[in-house]
Amino acid sequence: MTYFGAMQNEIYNAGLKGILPTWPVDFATLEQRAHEALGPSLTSYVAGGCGDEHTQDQNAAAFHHWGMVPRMMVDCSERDLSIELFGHRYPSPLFMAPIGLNGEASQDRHGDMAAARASALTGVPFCASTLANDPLEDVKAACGDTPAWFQLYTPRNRELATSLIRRAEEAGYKALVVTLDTWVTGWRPRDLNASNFPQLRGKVLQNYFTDPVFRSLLTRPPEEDPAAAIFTWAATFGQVLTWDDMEWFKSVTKLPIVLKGICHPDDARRAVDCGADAVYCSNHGGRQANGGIATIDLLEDVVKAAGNTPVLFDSGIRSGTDAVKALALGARAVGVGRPYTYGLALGGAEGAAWVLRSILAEADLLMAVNGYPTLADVRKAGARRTDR
Ligand SMILES: Cc1cc2nc3c(=O)[nH]c(=O)nc-3n(C[C@H](O)[C@H](O)[C@H](O)COP(=O)(O)O)c2cc1C
Ligand SMILES: O=C(O)C(=O)c1ccccc1
Repeated sequence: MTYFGAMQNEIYNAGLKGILPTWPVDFATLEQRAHEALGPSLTSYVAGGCGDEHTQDQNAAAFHHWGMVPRMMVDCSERDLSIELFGHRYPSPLFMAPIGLNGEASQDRHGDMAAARASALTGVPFCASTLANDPLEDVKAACGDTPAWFQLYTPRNRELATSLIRRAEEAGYKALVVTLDTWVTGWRPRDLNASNFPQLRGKVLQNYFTDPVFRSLLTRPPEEDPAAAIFTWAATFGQVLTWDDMEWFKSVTKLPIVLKGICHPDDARRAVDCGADAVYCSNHGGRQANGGIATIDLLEDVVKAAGNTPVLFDSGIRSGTDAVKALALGARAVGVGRPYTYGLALGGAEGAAWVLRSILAEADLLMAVNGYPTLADVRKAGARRTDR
């Protein structure tokens, strides 16, 4: 078992020698420092959301109206935070959500590689986005012994979609995460005001530019005519998916299929009926639709509807406490999004690993003091709404 809470002793012991942490352990300070490191354009893209960002803000704020009740006289000297997913045991219930701007976020512009190395360092699986500055094969190799998942933005061109899936299989990814909520981008005022859309400037498109099917669609290679390649990318990017498409996904791959963006219990039931191996409850961090409900408030109903099928969760996780609340409400695994990307901005792989370790340390210590030695105990204890 891994004792994530040991990070606390490491920090205090280093302090005795006069060494303070390089990076902050709380989200507010992390975010502020990361925005300075990223500069205005990347900050706008990463921190920004849809409309007036009410849904995005609510994703994080809504955790505050869920509370947990501690139990006493329980031996919590050892905690087990491990989970089983897709036939593999992971040391912790966290994963790194797909962020199609990781590549640009780290100072060397190879942030996908850095995120992969953070995964190797922590054992927290990385869900690599289709949108990346390095090809998915290299990213997978950098994950070391930690299994990785591949997030697919399904291109309109089925041959290209098949090619990306085959490449993910051959590279050794262990799950295919199909994102349902972003075939078109939502209304993002921060980026619109600055006409800031990195993909149209050729950023994070390496999985396309290295793909033989994509290249066959071009008259000249992307290295010679990037503008035409970007235009082709934009034309093929977003396929609207319907439930009928699940048959196609099931026929084309044996990888476990995770459907990302499920918020309604009826959609969760439908996903399970169509053969999804996991339901991923997420509203894309409030970047796609404004006017929605915080995902943490939807989680319980999605979990109930999914039955025995595991539910993954993200949107608004900022701390170990948030993660434990999501687990208490039934998530099998919890996705960290913006926080680890901010870690990449400040310190590459080590910075992202620091953020993940901080979240795990807080979660572990919370379980220790709350009398929840295992995730089954967390689930049994549950969380209560405190505002009604
Ligand atoms: C800058 C940025 C880029 C993202 N890119 C992707 C992506 O490529 N694929 C995807 O499925 N989700 C993407 N997401 C959504 C995340 O996977 C996740 O759902 C979201 O970040 C959760 O919200 P939070 O970071 O506020 O907790 C992106 C999010 C951000 C902030
Ligand atoms: O920015 C995003 O959240 C995202 O996932 C995305 C991906 C491709 C095109 C537009 C947005």
